[in-house]
Amino acid sequence: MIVLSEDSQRTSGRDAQSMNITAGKAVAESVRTTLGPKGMDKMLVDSSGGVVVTNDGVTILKEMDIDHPAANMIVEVSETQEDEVGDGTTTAVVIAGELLDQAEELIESDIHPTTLAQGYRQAAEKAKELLAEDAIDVSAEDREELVKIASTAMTGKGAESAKDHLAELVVDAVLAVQDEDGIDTDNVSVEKVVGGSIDNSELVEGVIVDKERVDDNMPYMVEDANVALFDGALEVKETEIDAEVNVTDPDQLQQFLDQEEKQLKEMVDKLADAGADVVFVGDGIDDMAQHYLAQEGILAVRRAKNSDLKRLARATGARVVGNLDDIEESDLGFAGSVAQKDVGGDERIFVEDVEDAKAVTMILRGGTEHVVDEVERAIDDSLGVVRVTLEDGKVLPGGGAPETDLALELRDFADSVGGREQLAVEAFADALEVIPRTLAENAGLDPIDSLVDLRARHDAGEFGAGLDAYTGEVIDMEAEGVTEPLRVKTQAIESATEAAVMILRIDDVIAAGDLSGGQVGDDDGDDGGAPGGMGGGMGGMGGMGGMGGAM
Ligand SMILES: Nc1ncnc2c1ncn2[C@@H]1O[C@H](COP(=O)(O)OP(=O)(O)O)[C@@H](O)[C@H]1O
Ligand SMILES: [Mg+2]
Repeated sequence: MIVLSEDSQRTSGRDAQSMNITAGKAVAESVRTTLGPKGMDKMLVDSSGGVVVTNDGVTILKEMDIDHPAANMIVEVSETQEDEVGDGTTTAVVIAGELLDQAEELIESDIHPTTLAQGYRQAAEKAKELLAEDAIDVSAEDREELVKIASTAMTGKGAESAKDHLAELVVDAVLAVQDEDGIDTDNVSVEKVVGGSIDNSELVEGVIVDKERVDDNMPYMVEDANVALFDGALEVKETEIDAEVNVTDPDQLQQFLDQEEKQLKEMVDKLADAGADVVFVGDGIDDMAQHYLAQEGILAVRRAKNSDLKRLARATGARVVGNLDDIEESDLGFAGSVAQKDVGGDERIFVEDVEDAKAVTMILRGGTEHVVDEVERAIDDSLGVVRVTLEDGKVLPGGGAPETDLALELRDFADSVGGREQLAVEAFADALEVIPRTLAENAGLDPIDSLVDLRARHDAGEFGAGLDAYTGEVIDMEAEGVTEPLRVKTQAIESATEAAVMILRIDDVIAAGDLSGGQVGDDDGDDGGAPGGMGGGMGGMGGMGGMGGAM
């Protein structure tokens, strides 16, 4: 009996598994060479010729146009990692790929995928437990430690030469935006400036708005400024003119224009009466209003972005008002200085000396656009790890130390598991060693030799022993100052395991049309409810959106 439409493709059993595993592994393979301090970069060119040069796992995978559904599940691993921690995106994907690779061998020797999945899950749980036991405590007071963590996250990412300086800025930035509610790194904004060297990057405790004052007659700088935030327009609405004016003689027109001017003047007066020295306006400002504002000595900025208004509110303590009729002195915020300054040839408004910054801006300088972009991505990772460290207070040594240690401990644990799951736990242990192995490969070292050294040192109880990618020696990573937050590793293991298990459990791929695209969005209305339901289910499995059509 034929239940599938002619166009659909179906792959089942071993074939489906092997197709998905191959796709997942291919994704991991594509970022593998970027791992670690000696990892290489990728150049990605999009269809319109835009170029991105990066070492950042999640960026590479997002830029690549991946549309195989199983491959997309691996891409999602890096995206989760990016959202949760910010760093470790390559690590997570490389582990997922290796879990699939190890599974392939076991499936070939007839271990059932469900058994494998169970073993992997058990191993992942145990791994997280072991890591939590081994993690080292750090306190928020230990600034030096935080700087080291910030710096490790930037290793090998184009920020090398100024890593120490940038790490200090990152720690300052995170500490500045921390409050009772926690840390929101969105309050750290990054202004990229092409020109100058990375070393000259700086942190401004306050907000920089990428705008200029609207009128040259306004002050360049205001000290001890009362700041108003108005999310509206300093204009008289056009529609009112259309609706009300029916001009019969010139006097009438003049009267009307006078009336309009009066309205604008009133708006400006309300701001001036409330005591505003500076106003950020969300929409436009009429020429006449600009003139009145300048007359009042008010520095005004138009078309401020919503996000800027929010940041300014947080920094200055102002309330964003939507209607000028309501504005009062208490709605205004305060800044010690508001000034228009030149940054690499562009004029920006700096709002500084705010009571409690809570919003800071990093001015990131670099020789070329590509350099600055990549440094920004490194900064992003670095902000993430400092935040996570402050939240959890737990770190691990880097350089493949935790993975090597886990592999040893999990092999012991496997004996206690017994049954066929034992093989899966052992495979999991082997898979984790892909990290030290890849770090060695990428550093041009012999991966077997390095792994043997590492295992021996861990066997002897040296938890912190990791691979120094620069010298090839196995050294104590903690003493060397190479540490990473615990959560980078636990999150990587968790998402990698979930994705691998999900892929392994699939034994049937039913696609409307071929897997490379076609047949997307079949709008033929008569295929009823059931096929839609199937499509929804597949979409939930990641990346198969658009495949639910005729079936
Ligand atoms: N100085 C160092 N020596 C050895 N390994 C390092 C050093 N700095 C970072 N690493 C290791 O590099 C790996 C992270 O590499 P990275 O390219 O940033 O990938 P990810 O996207 O996974 O963060 C981690 O295993 C980390 O411990
Ligand atoms: Mg990293």
